[in-house]
Formats: sequence, C-alpha cells, structure tokens
Amino acid sequence: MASTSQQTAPVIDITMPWFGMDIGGSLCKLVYFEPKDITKDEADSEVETLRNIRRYLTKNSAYGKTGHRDTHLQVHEMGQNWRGTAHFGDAATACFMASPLMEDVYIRGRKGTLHFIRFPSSEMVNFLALAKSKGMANLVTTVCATGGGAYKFEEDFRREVNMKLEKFDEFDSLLKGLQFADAQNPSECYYWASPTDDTCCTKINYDFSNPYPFLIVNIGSGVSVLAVYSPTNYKRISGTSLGGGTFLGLCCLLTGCNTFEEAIQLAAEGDNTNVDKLVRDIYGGDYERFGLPGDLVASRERRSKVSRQDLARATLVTITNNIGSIARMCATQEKIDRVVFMGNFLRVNPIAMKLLAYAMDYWSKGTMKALFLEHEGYFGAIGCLLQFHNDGDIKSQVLASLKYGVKMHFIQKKKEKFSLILPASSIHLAPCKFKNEETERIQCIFPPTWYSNVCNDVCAHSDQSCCGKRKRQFNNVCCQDENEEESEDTCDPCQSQRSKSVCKQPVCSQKGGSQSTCSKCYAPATKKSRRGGAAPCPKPRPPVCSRKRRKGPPKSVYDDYCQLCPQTDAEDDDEDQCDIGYKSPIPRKKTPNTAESYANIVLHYLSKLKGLFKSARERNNDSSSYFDGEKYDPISKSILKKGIRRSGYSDSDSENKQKVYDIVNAALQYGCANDIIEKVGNYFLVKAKSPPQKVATRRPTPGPDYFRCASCKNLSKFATRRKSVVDLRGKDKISSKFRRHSTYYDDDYGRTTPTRRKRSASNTSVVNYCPKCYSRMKSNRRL
Ligand SMILES: Nc1ncnc2c1ncn2[C@@H]1O[C@H](COP(=O)(O)OP(=O)(O)O)[C@@H](O)[C@H]1O
Ligand SMILES: CC(C)(COP(=O)(O)O)[C@@H](O)C(=O)NCCC(=O)O
Repeated sequence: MASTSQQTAPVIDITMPWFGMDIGGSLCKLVYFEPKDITKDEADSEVETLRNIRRYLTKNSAYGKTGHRDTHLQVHEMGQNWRGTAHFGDAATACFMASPLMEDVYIRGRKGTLHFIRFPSSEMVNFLALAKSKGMANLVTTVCATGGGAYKFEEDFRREVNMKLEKFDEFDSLLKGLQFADAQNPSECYYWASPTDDTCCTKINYDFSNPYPFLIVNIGSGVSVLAVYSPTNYKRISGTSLGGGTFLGLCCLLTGCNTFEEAIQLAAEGDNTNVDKLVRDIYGGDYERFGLPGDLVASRERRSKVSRQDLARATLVTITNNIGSIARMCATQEKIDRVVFMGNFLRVNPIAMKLLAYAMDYWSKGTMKALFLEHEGYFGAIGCLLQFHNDGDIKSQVLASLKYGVKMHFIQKKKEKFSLILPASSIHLAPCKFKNEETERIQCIFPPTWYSNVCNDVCAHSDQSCCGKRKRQFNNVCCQDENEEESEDTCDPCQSQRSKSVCKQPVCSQKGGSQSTCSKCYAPATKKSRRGGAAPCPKPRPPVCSRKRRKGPPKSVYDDYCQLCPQTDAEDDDEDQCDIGYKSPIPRKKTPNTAESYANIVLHYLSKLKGLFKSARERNNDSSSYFDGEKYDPISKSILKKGIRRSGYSDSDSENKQKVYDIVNAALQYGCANDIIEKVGNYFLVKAKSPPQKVATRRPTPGPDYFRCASCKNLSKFATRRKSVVDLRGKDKISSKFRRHSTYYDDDYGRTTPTRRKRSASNTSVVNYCPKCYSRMKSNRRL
C-alpha cells in the first residue's frame, strides 16, 4: 500500500461542484469554487458531466443572454477591468492591480479559484433549464443558498435539477463572505479620497483588519442597515425600500432605458441640477445658519427641457443621497464611525460611491468614513459557499468527538455553535490579515457559521486573548454561563458582547483601550493602555481549572481526564462537581501556534486508541507504533502481517475504539496531524516521537506497595525491608498514645480494622509504622 505521507488527504468530495448562491430580489449571484489541486485519482473518478460543467463555467464569461461572469473579481486582467484605467488615476490603478483577488484561495483545505457569476433572478427558469441541459439533474447535489430566492425557488430547484437547497440566512452569509473576502484579498476594502474632485479623486486601500464596530449598508433591491460589533454579533437596525430596485425601476420608466448599465451610463452623462431645485435656487446662496450649502438639492422637481441623462442622474443622486442620509443617522445613533457600503447597486457605479463618500464626510464633519468593497454584491454567495453542504457530516463528527471528549481541548459547544479554544484561541481567524496554515486548518474543520461569539480581531495578535469565551474551558477570563443572556455592553477592543456576570475573577489580559477600566472584567487599565497602548491589564490570570471532575478513579480508559488538573473528568458535567479553583499542578504554558500543537492534541487522543490495543500488542510482544491489527514496516512502507488477534475486548470497547478511530482519522483528513501521524491502510503510524502524555495520577491506595501507618495514618511506601514492630499488647512499654493503636489490627495491606479478639499473648500481629513514626517511637520509647 502506498504511503500517504506525501499526499494531502481529500477533505470533501471535490468532484462535486462547490456552489454558493445568493438569490436576491434583482440578481442571482453564483460563486463557483474551481479546484486547482485536484489529484489524479479524483480526476479519474470525476464523471464526464462534471468535467463539462466545470469547463463550461470557467471557460465562458457569458451564459445565455443574461448570465455573466465577473472575471475582474477573480483575477486582475489589464484592460478588462473597468476600474483599470478608465475612471481612476494611476495611484488607484496601481493599488488595484497590485492586489490579489480570488485565485489560489483555500476553502476546506482545498486550493482553487473562485468564479463570480450573476444573472437576473427573473431568469431563474432559464437558468434551471440550462443547468438541466448540462446534466446537473443527474448529479443529485446539494447547494448552499441564501437570499429570498432560496425559499422562493426551492421547489423549482428540486424538481428541475434534482438539487437540494441548503438554506442560510442572508445576513449571516453576508458577514461570513465579507470576512472571508477581506482575509483573502488585502485590498478588498477601500475608500475614496477627494471624492468631489474628479481630477485627483483616488481610491485608497483601507486596512480592515480591526473593523469592529462598523455599519453595513447593503444596497441591493432594497437597503438593509446592519450594525456589526463582532464577527457574529450584529443586528439589523434599519432599512429602506428606496434602493437599487427603485433606482433601476424609476430610471427605466423615466428614460426608457432597459438595463442597469445603460442607466448608469446615462447618469454619467447627465446633470441633476437641471432637474433638481437647489438650496441656492431658493436662497440665492447657502442657508448658512443651518449649514445648508447652496448646491445642496433642496427638492426634486421636473423642469422643462431636461434630457434623459439629466433624469437618470437626478434619480441616481436622489436615491443615493437618501441612502447616505439614512446611513449617517444610523451611524450616529449607534455611535459608529465606519460605514461599509456594499450591494450590486454600487456595481460600475462610481457616481454613487463618490456621492456617498462625500455625503458621509460632509455631514459628519469628517468624523465618519464611507468604505467600499471590491466584491460588492457577492458576499452573501461567498458566505454560502463557505457553508458547503458536507458541513452536515463534519458537524456530526465534531459533535461526536466532543461527546467523547476528543476535541475538548480546542472546541466547546455553545448552543448551536462551536467555539474554538486552545490552541485555536491564539490563532488568527478571518478577518485578521495575519493568516497562517493553522487558521486554514481550523477553518477547514469548522465552517465560519459554527464559530461562537469569538473575538477574532484583537485577540489575534497575542496569546493573551481578550475574549473570555474562547478560553472559558481554561477559566482564564470571563467565564460565561452558556445559557446566560448577554447584555448590551460590549468589550471595547473586540466589541464582543459581555455578560453581566462575567469575570468573577477580576483579571483580564486584554488591552484597556481608551477606557479607564477594562470593559470586560472591570480591572483597571494601565496608564499605557489608557493612552491607547497595548498593555495588558495588570493582574495575572490564576491557573485554575473550572472543569468538573469525577471523584474517584476512572471508569474505563475512555473516561476523560481534565487536562489541567490530573483528575478524572465526569462524562456528565452536571453530575460531578470539580473543585473550582483547584490549582493546576501543571503550569499552563502558552500553546505554540504551530502545526505540531494540533498534532499533539490528536496524538493525545490517539493514545486512547492505543490503549485499546495495548493488550493485543503485549500479547504479540510488539511495541511498534501502530494501533490496529496490522503490522507495518516503516522501511518498506508495507503491511507485513495482518489480523492480530483482538480477543479480550468488550463490545463497548470496540464501539469506543471505532469512535476515537473515526475522529482521529477525520483529524488526519483535515490535515491536523499529517506531519506526525500517517494513516496506512487501517491503522495509524506515528511518524515522530509522541510527546509525553499527561497521565492522570491516582492517589495511592493501601495495597502491596503502600501501607497505612498505624500511628499517623498516612500512606507510606513499603521499603525493601518493611519496618514493622511487634505489638506486644499489654506486655509492651508503649505509651498510651501508641497503645491506642494496639486495639487495631493492621493487615498486610495496611488496612486497619478493629479487632474483637481478646488480649492474649498469642494475639499479636504485624503493625506497620511509617519511618518517621517508627524512629520517633524508637527514640522516645526505647522500643
Ligand atoms: N446587471 C444588473 N441587473 C440588474 N440590476 C443590477 C445590475 N447590476 C447592478 N444592479 C443593481 O443592483 C441591484 C441589486 O443588487 P443586489 O445586491 O444584487 O441585490 P438583490 O440581492 O436584491 O438582488 C439592482 O436593484 C440594481 O440597482
Ligand atoms: C427584504 C430585503 C432584506 C431583501 O434583500 P435584497 O434582496 O434587497 O438584497 C431588503 O430588500 C430590505 O431590507 N428591504 C428594505 C425593507 C425596509 O426596511 O423597508
């Protein structure tokens, strides 16, 4: 059998098409992931239909009459990009051309290119017919979909192309897509400098790595305004029906144009002042007292001799200004100063973007910033794609692994979501720009929607995460009750909501920000942090373990051990209470953010698997590093012997074995421990030396090795020569203190039982004393 060490284990069946769909009121956005790391085996197993579909999607840029692929959002192509040179100065072009877009992105551990396709939602029937003609119906696929159309067209998809729509919330998807795009594309976010001056107006990159809080104004058919406080904490605060749909509808009616592109083209050539009545038309100049400039549109009215162009421009300006005004009010109300505008209304629409940029800046007196994004209207579809349909399988695996304690090191389940604990807590998740391999790995396993309310941004730059939720299991900070209602207050740096009862321990590692106290734990911020520096709060975190543990010995090898204190952990957390505050004898170390740290975790659980085969290995006098019934020769890389007898296991053992086996296998598949473990055939081979495992230490009990001192009752280890004294029962010279013990009979194992036998010369027995008591007795009583 060939070694698997060189190959990347396929995570999910790549041979099925990976689509994310956002079916909106006007446009259907389709994001397609084209795999670039397809192996020969995968290529061979791929059916002809799929190959054709891939070729059709990636080789064309127009589909039917109304479908288009936005190639400029996938890769920069000189000349093809409308932003390239036509509208902007050199600086803007240079900035744009320098940035990578969506080629060679990693999703679920697979490398590929994202393709961005759109067509009018009204063409859904034709789209389905096309998909059917390409053989989609034979594939029986599941596609993640969002937007109103995911509900509206669900039945049509099933009927026409045998496709199941896995539906996701459109704003959840929007946010996930935005985080992903920003993490992938360094120049995703930008703003307009000098928006009113056509000659020097430039597009400048905006570093969006620490974005919270911000406002999203999604201008699609209608407009939705979301206030976003953290990657998963947001609310829809407002909206208006006067959006892109209104503009297009009005413009078509007023000018007789037919398409959005035509409407924008007309608007670019028109002058809205020919239509609009300005403040200066009424006041003769500015209305200074209330700061209304003369060229502000006072009202909209149709005058004589206006061109189609003027009408288009006036419609565009009207709709845009109205949205800008709502956005500004929302931002003021929420005390947010960054407003991100997105949605396809902004597609090929620099007039609207510049107007918004100017309006936000002017009316906020420079305190608010309008931000824009390259992939304007595709975030919902991207977010959907990230929630690829096989997630269901992964989710059940993760749930199973949590149940058996396998991944408790780095995952915890919070309601319907999972949050990542160590070592993931020190890992940069999107939208942080400092991505690394581990981030991708963890993101491969856990789709973004499963992340709990974690702080991804500020925590990312240090191990001292400010978000208590992630470290809850380690009880470092802010241990929040799972079912607790969260308050409105937010943690300043990360903007994650905080609980009213957080931080019973007044400790925190987070930055104080501009507050005088840390808003999460109320610990005073340092002077440095008050100045906005990055000093951590002064108090150290106590190394306590909050995990509940079982009292007494473990039931089986599958009992979970608390990793902090070496006590056995309860299967059911609610039943057995751990001593909260029990000091960990194991110093908590900063977990290095390396691939090895993942591998070590997996190795730890592999040891459980190993445990099951221990007896088999011993019987076969075989100590090599494999865990299943096949012997492996690392030199020839082949299996030498098959079928080691596996007698002596109970049914539950083999059931457990299978579960742990599955989980370790899954972890390997997702690339968690490929450097150290290799799967060959039906077993795992440890390639590197396993790290020392934390072994749960049991308290010594009286037995062949230990005895209980008849005097002090402490347990002592038997020396090679046992120190015993003969209790002469009345004939001795032992003081009353020691005589008290003579009424007890200590057996060979140190068990002390009261004796009912009468005193007699023959009633003598061996009594064990610890060396300390023995020597004390000997010296004091001349024994
Ligand atoms: N090719 C196009 N066809 C129709 N509308 C377009 C087009 N390009 C941009 N738009 C604008 O984008 C709006 C739709 O934006 P989008 O973000 O896709 O919202 P929705 O999800 O409601 O479809 C339209 O109302 C229109 O103003
Ligand atoms: C209903 C919608 C969320 C649908 O999203 P869309 O397809 O427009 O992107 C959106 O059109 C909207 O928020 N409309 C505004 C409704 C209002 O607040 O008046």
